[in-house]
Amino acid sequence: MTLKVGIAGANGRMGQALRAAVGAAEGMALAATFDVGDDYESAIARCNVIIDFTRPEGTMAHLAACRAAKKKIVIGTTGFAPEDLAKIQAAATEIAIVKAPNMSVGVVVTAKLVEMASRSLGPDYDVEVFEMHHKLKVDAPSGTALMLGEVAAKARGTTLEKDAVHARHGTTGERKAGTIGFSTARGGDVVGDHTVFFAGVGERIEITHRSNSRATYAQGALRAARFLAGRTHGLYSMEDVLGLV
Ligand SMILES: NC(=O)C1=CN([C@@H]2O[C@H](COP(=O)(O)OP(=O)(O)OC[C@H]3O[C@@H](n4cnc5c(N)ncnc54)[C@H](OP(=O)(O)O)[C@@H]3O)[C@@H](O)[C@H]2O)C=CC1
Ligand SMILES: O=C(O)C1=N[C@H](C(=O)O)C[C@H](O)C1
Repeated sequence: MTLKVGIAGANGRMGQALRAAVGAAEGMALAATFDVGDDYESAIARCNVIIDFTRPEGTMAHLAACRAAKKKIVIGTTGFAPEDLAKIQAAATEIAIVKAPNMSVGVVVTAKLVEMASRSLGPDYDVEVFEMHHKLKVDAPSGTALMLGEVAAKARGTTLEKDAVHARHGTTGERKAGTIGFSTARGGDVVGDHTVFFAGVGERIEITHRSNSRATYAQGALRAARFLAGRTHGLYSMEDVLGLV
C-alpha cells in the first residue's frame, strides 16, 4: 500500500529536503503540503501520516488536528515548552507519534556514546555541551543539545532541571561540581554541529557529531513515517524507529 505523506512546513529548509526525499521514495506519495495560513485540517484528511518540521505553535495545532482525525505524526520541531510536551504525551494515547529533536542515525549513535562516557567517567569529569547552527535558527540551545545533555545527566543520576547551566557572563565564580553547561554559536549556513565535552584532570574527551546535509534528517523522518504505519498509538523515539531500545 502506498503511504500518503503530508508535509507541514513544506516551504522551509526541512520541508524542501522532505519534499525531495518523499518524491524519490519507494511506496510513498506526497498527498499534501502546507505552511502558515493554509487549511491544514483538509490537508491532513488526505494523508496517512504527517511529517512536521515547523515551530511549536504550528506543530501543536497540527497535532490537535491529527488527533481529531486519527492520523499519525512525525514531529521534528524543537523548542517546545513543558506544557506542549505534556500535550504530545496525552495525544499519544490515541494516535501514533514519533518525536525526535534529531532524526539522523548518527546522532542516535552519538547519544549512545555520550551515555556510555557519562556513566563510565562519572562526576569527576565535567560535562559541557556545545552546539553551532546556521544564523536563521530561532531556538537555543538546540533540541539535540538538550537531548544529549539529558542523556549525560540521566547516566549520572541527575536531571537538567537540577544541574543545567545555560549562561555564563561576568564574575561567574568557579564551576560548580556536577553541573552540565550549555553553550551556543550561530552563524552562516552551518547545518548542525554538536560536541559533548567530558573534561577531567589531565585529559578531555570530546564526542562530536556534524551534519553536512539536511537530507540525512529527511531520510530519518521517512524511516519514522514507515515505522508508524504499523502502529495505532504511542510516543516513539528514533531509538524505537531504529530498533535500538
Ligand atoms: N528533528 C530533526 O532532525 C530536525 C529538526 N529541525 C527543527 O525543525 C524545525 C524547522 O526547521 P527549518 O526547516 O530549518 O525551519 P524553517 O524556518 O526553514 O521552516 C519552518 C517552516 O514551518 C512553517 N511554519 C512556521 N510556523 C508555522 C505555523 N505556526 N504553522 C504552520 N507552519 C509554520 C514555515 O512557514 P513560513 O515560511 O510560511 O513561515 C516554514 O515553511 C525547527 O524547530 C528545527 O529546530 C530541523 C532540522 C532537523
Ligand atoms: O534548526 C536546525 O537546523 C536544527 N534543529 C534541530 C535541533 O534543534 O537540534 C536538529 C538539527 O541540529 C538542526
